[in-house]
Amino acid sequence: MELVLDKLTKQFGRKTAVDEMTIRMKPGVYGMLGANGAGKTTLMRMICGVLNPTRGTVFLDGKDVENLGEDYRNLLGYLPQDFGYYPEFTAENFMLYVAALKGIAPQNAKIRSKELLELVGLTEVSAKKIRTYSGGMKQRLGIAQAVLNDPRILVLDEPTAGLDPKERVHFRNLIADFSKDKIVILSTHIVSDIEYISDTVLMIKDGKLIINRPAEHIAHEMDGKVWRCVVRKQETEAISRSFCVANLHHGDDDTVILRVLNDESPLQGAVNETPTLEDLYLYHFQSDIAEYRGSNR
Ligand SMILES: Nc1ncnc2c1ncn2[C@@H]1O[C@H](COP(=O)(O)OP(=O)(O)OP(=O)(O)O)[C@@H](O)[C@H]1O
Repeated sequence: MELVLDKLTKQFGRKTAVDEMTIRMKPGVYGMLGANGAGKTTLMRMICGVLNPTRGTVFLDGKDVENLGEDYRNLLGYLPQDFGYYPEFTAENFMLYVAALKGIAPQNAKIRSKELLELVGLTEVSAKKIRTYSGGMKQRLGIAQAVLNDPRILVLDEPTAGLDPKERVHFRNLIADFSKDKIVILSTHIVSDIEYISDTVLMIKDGKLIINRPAEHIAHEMDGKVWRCVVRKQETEAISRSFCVANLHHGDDDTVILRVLNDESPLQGAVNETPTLEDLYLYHFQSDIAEYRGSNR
């Protein structure tokens, strides 16, 4: 199975939300990272056929998915960012309702719903109304409904939002179990989720794909650009203004230890450190982060 996004573009008036994105996807987990407004949701909605591209095409095994219609939709599972739960439904009823929408026969729907509620750890509360659920429980229900039809292509828009660390680990394991022979595309703001779950990391900035690399190679992009600098406390502010500082902690006495991201050595005595995906993210999105910090002051 191969899913190809070919120069996929979406314009909203004069705003180009997704700009000529070309990606070839084989079974595996694709983790999408990008700042707010980068274009992740727009891209996912086009992949799922919820939004028509302005230009470009989605191909599944060489066929335009627009022509595949229902056959394509039957292969898809989608968890939108603003997933509409019905607060007065129980999880059981909600799953059966979604199953009916997906055209799953009632007998199969019952068995499958039960299995999935068990898998996401909601069996005990499955007869309770969704309005009594925590954010994390709703999110797990969202994931369960997305896989009801055993999709070959699963698209999850910020599936880990609202999950606590324990639930996050549970979710990662779920995805690992589920992703065999399937294409899973997920977006998140949580870099460590991408690091643990993804086979391939996609970074999106201002509607453009800036990175598309196997996860195991991704941090090497930053080789030689991550520096450990030990400075005096009073120098910290000036350095933070001139360089991208990924982390800072206080050392002994009057010293501060900085993790600086820069192409060349930022200071005399700076020593290279092993890069992480978070370093790469900060490096590419430093202007967005500076803007965000500025607007929150
Ligand atoms: N229906 C729309 N009409 C006009 N502009 C839109 C519409 N949907 C999205 N946009 C704009 O397109 C850009 C990309 O938005 P999108 O929601 O795809 O980003 P995102 O990466 O998913 O962000 P977030 O992480 O905040 O969800 C943004 O500038 C957004 O304001």
